[in-house]
Amino acid sequence: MKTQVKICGLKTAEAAERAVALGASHVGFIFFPKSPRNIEPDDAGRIADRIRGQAKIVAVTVNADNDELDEIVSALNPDILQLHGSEDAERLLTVKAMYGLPVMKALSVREASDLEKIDAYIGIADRFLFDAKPPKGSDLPGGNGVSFDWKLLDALDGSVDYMLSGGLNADNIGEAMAQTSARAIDISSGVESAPGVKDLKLMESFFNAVRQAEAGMPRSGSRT
Ligand SMILES: O=C(O)c1ccccc1N[C@@H]1O[C@H](COP(=O)(O)O)[C@@H](O)[C@H]1O
Repeated sequence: MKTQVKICGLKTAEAAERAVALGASHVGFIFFPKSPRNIEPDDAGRIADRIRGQAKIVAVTVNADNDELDEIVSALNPDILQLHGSEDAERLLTVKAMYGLPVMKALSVREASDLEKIDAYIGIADRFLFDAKPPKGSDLPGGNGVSFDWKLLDALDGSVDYMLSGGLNADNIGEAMAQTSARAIDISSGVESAPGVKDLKLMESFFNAVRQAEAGMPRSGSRT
């Protein structure tokens, strides 16, 4: 089965359409004002309408309150909500009840104990996204282009459904896929020519590297 690929932080229709043409299964829009990838909900909705049904639309939020979520959900009509802040399991339950949408909980990983945090969300989060911990001083909880030790994921029960994220690019994705059993991957800054500017050639190189890695790697199993 093909690896699911999420291209995150899209800001133009051209980049979104290219991502889908290259085979993206998910496209993500960032709603976090401090990010160079931040986009207004109405603008994201207009871009999403160009590719709706061809890839899952993911709204990435960080500790968003109900009013912010209402605005995003109503303008974007996402397929999935990615909660990339410090939202606890109770907040996930509330958000799921409010919108009836699947929720992907992002957790940042640096050491083995960070993965124990999934326990609180098992049976509540529809999927996890494992990202690296932000470097000291970063304003961003994600999108920092930093990787973590993928071997830490060996400790996970095989039933844990996750997207691998953090510092992926065309040069390291083969190794990331070889070292993990990730069936879904997420990339943002690794396909940018400058913060927030997606580069169509880098996107193409990334997909080529993914497909090359898949060709050498028989994969099986279910996915969300
Ligand atoms: O990308 C951002 O600016 C961002 C802001 C706030 C929350 C999450 C964000 N990005 C997420 O982090 C991953 C990893 O990014 P990268 O590949 O290391 O640059 C990205 O795909 C988003 O899901």
